[in-house]
Amino acid sequence: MSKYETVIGLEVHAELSTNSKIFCGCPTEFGAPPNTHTCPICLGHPGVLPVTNKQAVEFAMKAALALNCEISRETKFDRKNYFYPDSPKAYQISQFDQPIGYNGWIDIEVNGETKRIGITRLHLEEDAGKLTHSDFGGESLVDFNRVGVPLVEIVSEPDIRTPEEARAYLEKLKAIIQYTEVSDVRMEQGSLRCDANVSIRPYGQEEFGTKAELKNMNSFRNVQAGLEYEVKRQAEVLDSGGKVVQETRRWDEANRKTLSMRSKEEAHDYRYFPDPDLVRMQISEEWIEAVRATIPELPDARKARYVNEFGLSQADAEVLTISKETADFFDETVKTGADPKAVANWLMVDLLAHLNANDMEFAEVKMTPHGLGEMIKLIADGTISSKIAKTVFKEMIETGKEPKQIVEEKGLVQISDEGALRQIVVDAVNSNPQAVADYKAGNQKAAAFFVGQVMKQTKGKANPPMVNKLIAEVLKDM
Ligand SMILES: Nc1ncnc2c1ncn2[C@@H]1O[C@H](COP(=O)(O)OP(=O)(O)OP(=O)(O)O)[C@@H](O)[C@H]1O
Ligand SMILES: [Mg+2]
Ligand SMILES: [Mg+2]
Repeated sequence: MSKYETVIGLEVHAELSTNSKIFCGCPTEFGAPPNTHTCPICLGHPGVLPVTNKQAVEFAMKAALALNCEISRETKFDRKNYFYPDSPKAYQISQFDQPIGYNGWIDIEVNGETKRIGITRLHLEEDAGKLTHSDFGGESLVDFNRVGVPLVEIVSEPDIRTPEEARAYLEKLKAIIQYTEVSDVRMEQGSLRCDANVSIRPYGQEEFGTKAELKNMNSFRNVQAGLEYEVKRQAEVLDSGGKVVQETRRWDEANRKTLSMRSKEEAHDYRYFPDPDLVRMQISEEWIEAVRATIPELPDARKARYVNEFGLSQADAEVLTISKETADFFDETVKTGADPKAVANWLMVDLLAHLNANDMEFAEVKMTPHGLGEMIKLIADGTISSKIAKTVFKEMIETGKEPKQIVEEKGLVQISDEGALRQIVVDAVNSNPQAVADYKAGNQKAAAFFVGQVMKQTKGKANPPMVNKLIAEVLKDM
C-alpha cells in the first residue's frame, strides 16, 4: 500500500461529426490528400471573416446536456494565442470564460461500485493541423485539413483517484458521446484524444500535489499505462526527497514510459481575448429544450432497462451498453422474441471472444440480429444443440447467412431420434468393457467418456440431454 493518494483530472477532445468545418465551408471528412480541405478562412488569410457553424454549436450543446452540464445562456469565442506550425493563424479559436457547458458529471463503475466524476466544463473550439515528423533529414510535414474541424474539450474535475477509474471514465464518456452521435469517437483516427493530469499527495493531506500533464496516448489502455507509470515515478521522486515539477510529459509508446516535453517555466501565456470577428451567442431556453429533445436513451438509462426489464446483472448490462453498436444489436435481437439472457450471453461471451481471436471489429460482423434470434430459437426448440450452435454462430458472423440455411447446408440438425441414439449408445458400451467396469466401480468420468464416444459417432449432432439419459439407462441395465 502506497502512502500516497493519486489525483487525476482528464481533458478529452472529441471531433464533432459536422459535414463542414466550424467557421468555413470546407469538408471535415477524414483521410483526404493533405491540404486539399482548406480555404482562405481556415488558413487564416488576412481580411477573411469566419462564420459559426450552427450545427457545431448544437452538437456541443447536445454533448454538454448528455453529460449533465448546465448551458451558458451567453457564450462567445476567444482567441488562444500561440505560435506553432500546426496553426496557420498563430491562434486557436476556443472558449475561455464562457464555455457552452459547465458543472456536469457522469457516473462510472469500478469494482462494482458507482462513483460520480465531476465535469468542470465543455467548450467548443477548432482543431489544429497535423504534423508528421519524417525520418529523412529531420523535416516535418504539415497537413491543414484538420484545421478548423470542430472540437469539444471536456475537462473533468480532479475527482479521479486511480488509473483504473480514469479508464472507466473514458469508456463511459466515449459511450455517452457515441450514443448522442455528435462524434464518431474513433481514437485511432484521432477523433477522440485525451490529456491526463496527474499528481500524488500523502493520504490525509488536503492540498493537491504538483501535477504533470501526460500527452500522446493513443488508446485508453495507454492512458491507464501512462498514469500507472507516472504515479510510480512521482512517488519515487518524493521518496528520494525530491520535488515533482509541473511539466508536460509525453508517453513514449515504444519504451512504455513518460518523458519530459516542457516544464512550467516554458508554459504558454495564451493572452486569451474575445474574437472580434465572431458574434456572441445567446442561447435561449427554447433552443436548449429543442436540443435536449434530440438526446436518445443514454448508456445508464439503457443499463437500468436491461437490469429491470430483462433481469440482466449490473455487470452484464454495463458490458452490453458501453458500446452503442452492441447495445443496439442486443435490442434488435431481443425484438425477434429470443430470450434476452441467451442473447446477452452470445454477444458478451461468444461474439467478443470471436472478435478478439480474429482481431475483428464489430462493424465487420455480418451476422444480423434476426439471424442470432433465429439461432437461439433453433436451440430452444431442439433443432440444434448448443454445441452445434457454436459452429452456426461462427458461420453467421463470417457470412451473414441465416442459421436455418447453415444448418441445412452443413447437415447440422440435431439427432433426437431416441431409437437411433440408443443403438449408438449400446454399441459404444459394448465395445468399451473397461469403461463399463470403471463406471460400475463408481468412476463418474466413465459416463463422460461415453458421451464423448456418442458425440464422435454423430459428429456432435446428438441431442445432449437425451444422450445423458440413454447412457444412464443402458449402463444401469448392464
Ligand atoms: N493537482 C492536480 N492533480 C491532478 N489533476 C489536476 C490537478 N489540478 C488540476 N487538475 C486537472 O487538470 C486539468 C486541467 O485542465 P484545464 O483544461 O483546465 O487546464 P490546462 O491543461 O492548463 O489548459 P489547456 O487546455 O491549455 O491544456 C483538469 O482536468 C483538472 O481537474
Ligand atoms: Mg485544457
Ligand atoms: Mg491541458
